[in-house]
Amino acid sequence: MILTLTLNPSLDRTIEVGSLTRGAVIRAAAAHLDPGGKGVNVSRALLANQVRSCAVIPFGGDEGRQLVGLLSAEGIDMIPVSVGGSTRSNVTLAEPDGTVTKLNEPGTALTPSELDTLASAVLGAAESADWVVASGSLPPGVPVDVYAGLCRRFAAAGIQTAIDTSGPALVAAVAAGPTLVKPNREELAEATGTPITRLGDVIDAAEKLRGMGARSVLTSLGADGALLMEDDRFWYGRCPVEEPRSSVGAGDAMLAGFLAAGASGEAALAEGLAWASAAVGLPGSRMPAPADIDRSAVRISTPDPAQPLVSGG
Ligand SMILES: Nc1ncnc2c1ncn2[C@@H]1O[C@H](COP(=O)(O)OP(=O)(O)OP(=O)(O)O)[C@@H](O)[C@H]1O
Ligand SMILES: O=P(O)(O)OC[C@@]1(O)O[C@H](CO)[C@@H](O)[C@@H]1O
Repeated sequence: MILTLTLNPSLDRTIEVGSLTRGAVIRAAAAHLDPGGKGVNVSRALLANQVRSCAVIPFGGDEGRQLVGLLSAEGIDMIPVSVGGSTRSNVTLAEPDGTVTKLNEPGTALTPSELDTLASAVLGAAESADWVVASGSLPPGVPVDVYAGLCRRFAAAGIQTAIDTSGPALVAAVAAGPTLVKPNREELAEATGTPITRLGDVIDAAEKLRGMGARSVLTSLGADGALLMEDDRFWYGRCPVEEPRSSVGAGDAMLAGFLAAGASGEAALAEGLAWASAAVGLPGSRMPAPADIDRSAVRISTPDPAQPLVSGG
């Protein structure tokens, strides 16, 4: 069972527009409301592919109750912890070419008592878990070393940990020796203080992140694919998407597919790439089901360090 912790979950509202014009009234082509948050999406993707998962989340206010309702409707196994602040809403403006502009609220602060309750819920549920995934931003007021503290406690219990976050929270978590971290290109560059413009920069930065404490580093690179580094080996792959709809949640789908396929080596990277590209082809932050996943488009290759990275960054 893969347990996920999302300290800052969200209601994800995706609004599909023909184009963006600042100051204009834009009539949306369509709108979607999904339960959101990085760890929540990992659990959603796993459930959609018949892999056991449980999501630990704080929830508060009408928005929080709506989030729990949406997750219940999807059949998500969860441990919802009631908190005083309202759950945030994040808005994505999605254009026809797949370009997304995302507006993420900061979320509402968690009190020390609420944080303790969440940590106790995770530690209790972790006894029956193979992995604990701690994923997403931290709400205001949460200490940046919260993931690091959980990593140390799970390591002592022999439970594997996967972290997907950014900034100081990522650097602090890495120092605690997580089994796996899943930065995107910008998060890897920021955590290691190195500019990343070519594939060789990703290899060097991932090695630096391993030297800082992470055991395996799965770096997602948008349309450029992903690079996995573990021990003294690394693999690179990509999976083109003919009609990108929304990349929101693609990294979460990648992490879910990677874990579902054993969380190590070329086969797990390939599965993560397939789930991620399937997510990109879906609207909003919808997670892919088996029928959405096309493994035939995955290409694993020997990375060329000189290969420029063309997407994002
Ligand atoms: N335009 C695209 N074409 C093909 N694959 C894509 C595209 N965008 C994303 N992907 C796939 O999704 C993976 C994750 O994308 P990205 O690097 O943007 O992760 P992320 O920033 O963590 O995403 P999120 O935080 O929204 O989950 C990429 O490694 C790639 O496999
Ligand atoms: O603010 P965070 O926690 O970094 O990211 C939150 C979020 O953008 O991540 C998911 C996509 O990965 C969305 O469901 C959600 O809105």
